[in-house]
Amino acid sequence: MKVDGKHFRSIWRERDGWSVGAIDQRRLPHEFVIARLTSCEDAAVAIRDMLVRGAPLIGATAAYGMALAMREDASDAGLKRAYDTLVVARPTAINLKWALDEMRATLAPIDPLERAEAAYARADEIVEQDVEINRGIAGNGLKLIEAIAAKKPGQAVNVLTHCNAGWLATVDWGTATAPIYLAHERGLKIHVWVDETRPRNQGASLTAWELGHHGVPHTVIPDNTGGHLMQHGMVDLAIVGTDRVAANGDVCNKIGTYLKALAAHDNGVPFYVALPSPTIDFAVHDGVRDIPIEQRSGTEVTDMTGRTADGRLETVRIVPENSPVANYAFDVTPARLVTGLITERGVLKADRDSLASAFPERVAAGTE
Ligand SMILES: CSC[C@H]1O[C@H](OP(=O)(O)O)[C@H](O)[C@@H]1O
Repeated sequence: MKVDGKHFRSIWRERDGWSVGAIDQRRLPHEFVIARLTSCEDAAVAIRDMLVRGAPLIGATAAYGMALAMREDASDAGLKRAYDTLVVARPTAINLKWALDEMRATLAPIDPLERAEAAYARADEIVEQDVEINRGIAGNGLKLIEAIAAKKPGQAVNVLTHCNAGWLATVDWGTATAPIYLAHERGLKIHVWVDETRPRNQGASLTAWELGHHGVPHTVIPDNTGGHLMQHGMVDLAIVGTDRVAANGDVCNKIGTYLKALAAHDNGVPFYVALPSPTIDFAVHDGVRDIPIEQRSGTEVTDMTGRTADGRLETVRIVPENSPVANYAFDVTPARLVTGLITERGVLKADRDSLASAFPERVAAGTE
């Protein structure tokens, strides 16, 4: 999307035809730094250390990581090594395994001499497919925003979102933000409550940065504010992203999403989840029980990095040295709390039958 009028994507193949450019999201919002990935290992580290993050972008990065690997070693052993290196970079977003399975299905059957070229072609397809899917999510989600706008002429539609499911979490458009950007571009009055999203503050650092540079009105709020706003009629709907949707419609997303869904349910606020179909995992039948929840370093909780008044970046500790810390990166919202799933093929109920009839190909993948 736009950064002060200039169009950007979050990842791209460089002009040299083989290295990969990506926005280093760890440096935002204070510094806009472009990283250059030149090896499979670079791609794996970029995913693990969250230089790139967001389920669809993790998948796209892994796809290019496989292409970089085929330049290094296109043998069957090299293909297996690349898959095994990348698939463990982060455990929760199913898009990582989806993209690697897509790449392996393309590369395994062909001559190793042809694998590098084929890998880049397939990775480019995955990248363009993500953009196309998110445009579809934008159009389907827009209808929900328009319906609310029609009931409050002249007033802004207030959308609450959690974490960053914006264009930075995908190749472009985002998932939860796709309908927001489209509504803004169509001239609808919209305002976004942006959950800061502790501990990594993807909302405060990334979503606010995105919306600000695109000109979308927004307000950053502490994570614990959402329930109060919903109680007082200040949220018309919530739209969040997801890292994996189980066959039963349970939704795994950034830690804190479940609590927002409970508050929305208690206050009759529609709670939607935006997702591309590669995020559906039919191999998992019960999301609350079976989706693996990543636990990350406690330093993400104990430390905070910010910019000093004189422009220096500084990291400070905010937790006593001897206090133990737990850092669960995701939680799972039961399907019963989800109003609907905004996909590229329409807005679906959060249940198995709706998902299976809309995406039969994902059912087949889940049984492989
Ligand atoms: C469109 S997927 C966005 C999804 O990914 C985020 O997780 P992370 O920043 O740890 O990669 C978060 O769960 C977002 O909702």
